[in-house]
Amino acid sequence: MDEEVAAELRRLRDSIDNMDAALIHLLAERFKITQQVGVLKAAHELPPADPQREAQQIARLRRLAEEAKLDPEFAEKFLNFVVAEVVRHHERIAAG
Ligand SMILES: C=C(O[C@@H]1C=C(C(=O)O)C=C[C@H]1O)C(=O)O
Repeated sequence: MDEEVAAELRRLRDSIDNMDAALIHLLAERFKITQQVGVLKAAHELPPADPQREAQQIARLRRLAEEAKLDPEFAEKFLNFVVAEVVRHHERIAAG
């Protein structure tokens, strides 16, 4: 590979690695908070999932994605993927 191309690829991949690290840290913080929500819900016998809240989040994230020029379908799929995992955690907390 041409040395200039290799240097540019390395530079771009360094940025990707930084952003991936930021995403992991953000997700870890999000899960710490959703765990607290799960404990609160279990203590008050509230259901693990809240479809109304999820619908609001999807509508909001789709709007934000469009503004950011990110595919809103992707944003919705990503949120659903994360929320499904959160709800699994909440079910486990509620089961004790
Ligand atoms: C975290 C909550 O529990 C669930 C998970 C959500 C999420 O990860 O954002 C949203 C709604 C709920 O289905 C909540 O009710 O706020």
